[in-house]
Amino acid sequence: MLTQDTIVALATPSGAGAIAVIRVSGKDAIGIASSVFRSVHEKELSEQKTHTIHLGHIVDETKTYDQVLVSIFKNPHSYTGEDVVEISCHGSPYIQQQIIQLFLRKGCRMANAGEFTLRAFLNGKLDLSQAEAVADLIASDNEASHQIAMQQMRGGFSNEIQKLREELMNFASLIELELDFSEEDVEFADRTQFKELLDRIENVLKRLIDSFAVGNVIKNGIPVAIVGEPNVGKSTLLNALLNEERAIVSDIAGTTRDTIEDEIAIGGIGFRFIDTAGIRDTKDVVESIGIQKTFEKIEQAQVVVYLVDSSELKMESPSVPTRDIPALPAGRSPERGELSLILMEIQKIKNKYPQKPLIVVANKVDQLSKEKLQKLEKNLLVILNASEKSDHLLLSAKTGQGVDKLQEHLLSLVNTGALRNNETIVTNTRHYDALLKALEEVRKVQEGLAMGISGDLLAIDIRQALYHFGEITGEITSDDLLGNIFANFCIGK
Ligand SMILES: Nc1nc2c(c(=O)[nH]1)N(C=O)[C@@H](CNc1ccc(C(=O)N[C@@H](CCC(=O)O)C(=O)O)cc1)CN2
Ligand SMILES: Nc1nc2c(ncn2[C@@H]2O[C@H](COP(=O)(O)OP(=O)(O)OP(=O)(O)O)[C@@H](O)[C@H]2O)c(=O)[nH]1
Ligand SMILES: [Mg+2]
Repeated sequence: MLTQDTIVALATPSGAGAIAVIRVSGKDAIGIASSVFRSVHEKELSEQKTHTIHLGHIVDETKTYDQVLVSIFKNPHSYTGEDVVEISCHGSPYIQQQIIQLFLRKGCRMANAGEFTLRAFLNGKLDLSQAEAVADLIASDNEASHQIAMQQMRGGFSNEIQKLREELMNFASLIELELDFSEEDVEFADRTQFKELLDRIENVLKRLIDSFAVGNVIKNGIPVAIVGEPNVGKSTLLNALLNEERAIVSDIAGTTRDTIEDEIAIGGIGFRFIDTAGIRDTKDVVESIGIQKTFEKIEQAQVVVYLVDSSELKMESPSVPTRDIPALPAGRSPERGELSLILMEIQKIKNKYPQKPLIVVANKVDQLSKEKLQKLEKNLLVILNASEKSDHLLLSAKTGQGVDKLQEHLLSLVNTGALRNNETIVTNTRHYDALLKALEEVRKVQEGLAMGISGDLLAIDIRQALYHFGEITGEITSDDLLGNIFANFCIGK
């Protein structure tokens, strides 16, 4: 399907650069380009072969705009499947805009977000999941997300779905054929083979669905909440992890009022660190809103780093029984830095999120003497004994000592097994939803088969499952869906 309009857009980022690329696609792309291009060798653009590059100038009746290189792609041999011309001009925003406006005057229209890739999809150059991967690829900022997007763009995921879809389609046809012979009670579809196929499909779907947990985390970065009392050094730790003065640090307790988040890759995996407002009882309204938000962030986080100020830690009570919170003398509430208070806070988090990995980190160890450091190690073991799920580390956010250990530890928590095995990982919510629905339908077919229901009913559920497979690759789409997907692309893609 070739669309009527010829579209133009800047393919490179806006702003100044060494070179900028303007992309034109559609049936008049070459004709329009040739009307404003003067080749240094007086070549006629429309007579040039596909995939060739030509040096010349962009001109109109009044002036010369720039010296450029023009690349020609002839349909169907282009990214969009249409005639495509790319103009590589000098990267001044003024030149870029002048040339784009010239093409608009000559009859092009400004491309919508994602319209080049939409056309590639409509012309069968990419399926829908591959087109979506193009957007993921552009957004990828670490090795893991890049690898997944690349695999999906090459068609790894679609191929897997496509194969299952075809096999299922064959059975659907056979069963539907039986319906035509219903008088004669024939069986074209071998029920044992069919059951085997359904079991296989069920397993693949389950694996893909399970992979979404990993995929989602890799795509968006693993959220790690940094929490603890005020002034223990949470913001300093955030800055140390990001290697950037991202958050304000001060010796005033209650400096961070709102949460601050930023992402960085560790060992090829994206982590999103969330610096939070220090937890304490406060009458300050703004601060307490911040603290409330801290608890929301703990909820959303996959890992919690609980930071303790070891220079303030009161270590008089090391003989705490393994699992219990130490009892306080009657009538006295615990003070800041007191082990029992810290244990209580940690226990609260653990009770609320028993599954969430919690790392207790003792900060400011640069301020401790050797003896105090040893005492601290012992006390931390007490803290840790409160649960098997947590771990502990000693570090100094200020000097950076031990921060690498924390990074290594975070990395060790991530299940990257699937990544290493080169398995298909689902990262897209739309695909995930379709897979869940497909699995539901496949299970209905399995049940129906087990109960020996009639072929016509079986066929309905099979068609339903096929429908959801088709949603992923784009055999089944709606304008709304396409609009939604491509609106999230950038212009020029
Ligand atoms: N300059 C430029 N760089 C780019 C792109 C582009 O459109 N232009 N791409 C856009 O995102 C990516 C590359 N993707 C592309 C995919 C297919 C074709 C293409 O011409 N395909 C033809 C011919 C293949 C062949 O030579 O055999 C075809 O499919 O028939 C071009 C670019 C990244 N780099
Ligand atoms: N000596 C030493 N000082 C540190 C270390 N980490 C942080 N500090 C200091 O501790 C003070 C508090 O640090 P912040 O990072 O602002 O603490 P915070 O936990 O974010 O505090 P709130 O935002 O108020 O909850 C600052 O004066 C830091 O310079 C460390 O490892 N060693
Ligand atoms: Mg802070």
